[in-house]
Amino acid sequence: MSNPVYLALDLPQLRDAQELAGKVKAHIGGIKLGLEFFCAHGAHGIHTMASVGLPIFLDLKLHDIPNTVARAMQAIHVLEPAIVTVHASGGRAMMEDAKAAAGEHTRVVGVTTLTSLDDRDLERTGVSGSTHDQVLRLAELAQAAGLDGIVCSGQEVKSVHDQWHDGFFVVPGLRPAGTASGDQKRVVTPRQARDDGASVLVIGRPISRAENPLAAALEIESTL
Ligand SMILES: O=c1ccn([C@@H]2O[C@H](COP(=O)(O)O)[C@@H](O)[C@H]2O)c(=O)[nH]1
Repeated sequence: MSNPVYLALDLPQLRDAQELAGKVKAHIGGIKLGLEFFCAHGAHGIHTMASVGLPIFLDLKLHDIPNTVARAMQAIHVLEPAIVTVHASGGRAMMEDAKAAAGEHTRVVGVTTLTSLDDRDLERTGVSGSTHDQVLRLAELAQAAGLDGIVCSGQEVKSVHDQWHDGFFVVPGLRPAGTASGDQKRVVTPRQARDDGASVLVIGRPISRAENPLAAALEIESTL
């Protein structure tokens, strides 16, 4: 079984990102690059990180009208990402067009409800019901739109898996026992998420901000 851990490289310096990826690459399965990285380093940064030799997950969380998102997807074709995110709340037509515009080897997954939000935060955005219900609702929409899967927290992944058996489930908000949650509110351990059906485990600060990132990556790997 391949390593499901994608390391979130939310680092401002390209050199630091390269160095960290090089250090832990034998103990992770891929690299996740987000908006911060893309805005700072663009396509050049993605190509540089691709040379590490691991699959690239472009977590751009695209959210716009269908035409704009489809064109953005076409523009990132050349980077050959293994995974790209769009916001599921962008609607069915947007997700359909995003998937149609993506490269055939790129999995397009829909972000349902950010793992930094709890039920109260969600209510304040005007959405009624729990984060759990909202994730299931958006997962159904993403599946109907033909996406490959969704992003959700480890607290929902089992329920989503039960309703979408062959979906591809990306789970961030992971914290090894005893580590700080920071801004993440719907948190589980990497092992729990794996057992409950996660396909990809997104882990950032527990490795990147650890005193010894290699030891942290090894420790996480040993629990899976
Ligand atoms: O709902 C979401 C969607 C994406 N993320 C991203 O995952 C990583 C998590 O980093 P940690 O340091 O392990 O908290 C980060 O890049 C987020 O942008 C998420 O956390 N939640």
